[in-house]
Amino acid sequence: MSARTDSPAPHRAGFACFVGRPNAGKSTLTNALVGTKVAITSNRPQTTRHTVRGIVHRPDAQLVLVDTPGLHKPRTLLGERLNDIVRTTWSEVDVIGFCLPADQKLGPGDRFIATELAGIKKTPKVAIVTKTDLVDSKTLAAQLIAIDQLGRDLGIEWAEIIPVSAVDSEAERGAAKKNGADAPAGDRRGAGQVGLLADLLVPLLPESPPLYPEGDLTDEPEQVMVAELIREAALEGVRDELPHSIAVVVEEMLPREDRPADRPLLDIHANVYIERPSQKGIIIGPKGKRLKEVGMKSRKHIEALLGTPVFLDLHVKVAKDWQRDPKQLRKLGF
Ligand SMILES: Nc1nc2c(ncn2[C@@H]2O[C@H](COP(=O)(O)OP(=O)(O)OP(=O)(O)O)[C@@H](O)[C@H]2O)c(=O)[nH]1
Repeated sequence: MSARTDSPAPHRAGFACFVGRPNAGKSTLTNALVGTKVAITSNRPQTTRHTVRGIVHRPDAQLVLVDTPGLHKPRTLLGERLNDIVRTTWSEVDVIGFCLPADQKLGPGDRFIATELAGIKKTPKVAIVTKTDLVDSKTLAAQLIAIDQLGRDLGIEWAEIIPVSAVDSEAERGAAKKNGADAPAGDRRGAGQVGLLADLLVPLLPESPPLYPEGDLTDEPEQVMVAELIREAALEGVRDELPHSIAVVVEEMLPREDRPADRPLLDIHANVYIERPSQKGIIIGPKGKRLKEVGMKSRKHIEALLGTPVFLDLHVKVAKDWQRDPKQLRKLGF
């Protein structure tokens, strides 16, 4: 017998990214795995602009999740840059999770991404069927078969094909919280389908000591995450053409002076940029009502993220045609 059988499994650490059509559930999956709201979810397509990493800490492994924007037909300079970010990410990670929603038949969008994926030979690819709570078992089975066939057609060898629902694990976490069992995130993970997904991804990572300190959930700078939370709130319920026209920049984050130690307040000043003066009304709303709601909603999320009360000061500014202007893009963080 070799000595190996007695030694514990080696620690593994590495990077995984989720790819897939807009709205496929990539950000939701990242959040469910990490156990906190780090990536931005929204029912509007293409809301994830920045590469946000969520970090799953386990005793046996550390899984660093890189959340990429959706790959799409570039029409603007911003579109091209986003696609570049996606391809670079794919070639750098240890495993790619290709997300395909269970409630939608495979379409040209999925094939487009799969064809690109087939070109990335070395990285193991896992097909993840998301939103399984939305379909019956027959539809799910048909989807699993279709994905298997897609792999055969394009010469992709799936390391796994995994069905998951992020909603189930959110409900589980909610129930755990209600019962007062608000254990550290690390203890809550591992439960349910999302935990199973992590179990399948971990063996595909290289042997390595942890890459990040225990407890780190993301290495995105706080200001970027705060800006994303504001953008997410600003996107809710606006007209279809607006989402791509909104960018948010946090200008300043400073603790308010002269506050007692037990009642701190963080002042955050942020600008919401739109492309045209005509869009101002949509964002601000009648008598400023919409902007107020955006402020209230995002403040709640920011306070939860940073763990401190926040005073949020939002201003709406016009940055003419920022998506097409390299100088403006750089200023807005792209
Ligand atoms: N019912 C159900 N809905 C889900 C599930 N996962 C995600 N969703 C919903 O699907 C929508 C899109 O989810 P996201 O996680 O934002 O999708 P994404 O792939 O990150 O989208 P982009 O950022 O646009 O690329 C949101 O409204 C989610 O609430 C799931 O497991 N079940």
